[in-house]
Amino acid sequence: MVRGRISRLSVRDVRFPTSLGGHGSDAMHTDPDYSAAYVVIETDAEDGIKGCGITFTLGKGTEVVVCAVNALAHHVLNKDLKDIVGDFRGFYRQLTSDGQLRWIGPEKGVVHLATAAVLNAVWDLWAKQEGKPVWKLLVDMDPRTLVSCIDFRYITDVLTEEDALEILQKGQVGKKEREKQMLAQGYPAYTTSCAWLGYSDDTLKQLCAQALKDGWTRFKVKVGTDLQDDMRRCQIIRDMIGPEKTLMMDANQRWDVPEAVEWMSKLAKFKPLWIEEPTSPDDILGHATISKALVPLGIGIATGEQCHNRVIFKQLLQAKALQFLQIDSCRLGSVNENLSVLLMAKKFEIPVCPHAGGVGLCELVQHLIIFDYISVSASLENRVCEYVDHLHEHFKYPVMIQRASYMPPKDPGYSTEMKEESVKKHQYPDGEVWKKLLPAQEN
Ligand SMILES: C[C@H](O)[C@@H](O)[C@@H](O)[C@H](O)C(=O)O
Ligand SMILES: [Mg+2]
Repeated sequence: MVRGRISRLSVRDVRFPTSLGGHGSDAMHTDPDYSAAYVVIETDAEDGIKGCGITFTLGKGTEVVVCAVNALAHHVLNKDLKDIVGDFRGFYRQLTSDGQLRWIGPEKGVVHLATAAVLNAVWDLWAKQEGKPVWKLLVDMDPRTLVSCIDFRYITDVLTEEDALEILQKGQVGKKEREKQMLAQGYPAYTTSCAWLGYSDDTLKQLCAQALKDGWTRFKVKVGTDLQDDMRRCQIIRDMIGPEKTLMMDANQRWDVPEAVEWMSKLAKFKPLWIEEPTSPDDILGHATISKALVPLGIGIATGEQCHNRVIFKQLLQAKALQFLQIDSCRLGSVNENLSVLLMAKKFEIPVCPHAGGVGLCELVQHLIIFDYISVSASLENRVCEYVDHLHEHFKYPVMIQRASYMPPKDPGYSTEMKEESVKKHQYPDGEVWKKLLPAQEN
């Protein structure tokens, strides 16, 4: 089935001016322009199939990621797709262990975001050639092949290849029923769309009322800049959703460790399920301290959208520093590295609640979490996937939400392909949208 030699790789800087409406704003990222480094790979197979991959950025700096993708391109060009996916572990390691580029990582920051964009494109290409959505490609893959996609370097102290195989083999039991269940009911989601930090109280109320009408039962609110503001906004949202529905809070790394504990002790009365990113994403022991203080108040710690790699996740799990693990489809090294994190989370019995939103993150991560339920976790307890209602119209195969759940995508691929017209319009700085905006912004 797998065919062709990679003959071309292109990468473009695509930006959406979301900051104009305050969409996506939080306590640290006050003016994000949701953006992507958008990679397209082509083969010489003459079947017209292209692999599309993205990584998510906030505007400025996307050009740096584009540069890093170009620096990685020689690892992909002129390779047979069969050879890449036939030894996916080796290929992952080749990309992440480039003897020179590794110095500006390793497996973190810009170079890792670029790795994710390239590998996401490879997965899209592979799944399209197989005629399956990525989640189904993974579900149908035998455990040995799945394991052969993972680089276990640095994690064998908690997860060996044998452990991974055992988990996946156990996951085979009841797989068919779980797949049917997903196809009928979808994967449960929560919404972050109502309560960005830059939204006025009126907007918050209006969006919350609409979300309730649309059947949402779980809501996330941004906090962390001003305690009085947080108290007011949390009161509004709690009053509107009532005591039974779920509320999550997200501080986006705003606090020091003692400050996080103090602040959240004040917000505890609004009964949040979790506080997300209370402090620096690198502070594993800080998260453990916060977790120890807040779990007795009924508040869990969630983190992951800025976890560099599987090593940080490993340590967060080892240190009992989180109660909800948030994988990200573009921060980690694509499906390959996410597989290792899903398996570690299973081993530690910590629920995975993916980070999504941005541009395209919902499209991608739904594949991973649906696979996780069918083949790894086999549980929906305490599990929910983020959803944000922005920019889906720019994708050729946008997410489908029904009854506040992600319905499994049916189209082949990783749902990463953007509409060419959207890419052209939003390309930075020459697309139509930016040509109009840039002179105005310069004044
Ligand atoms: C800048 C971004 O919108 C973040 O605020 C966003 O990813 C957020 O942390 C989330 O959990 O959705
Ligand atoms: Mg967050």
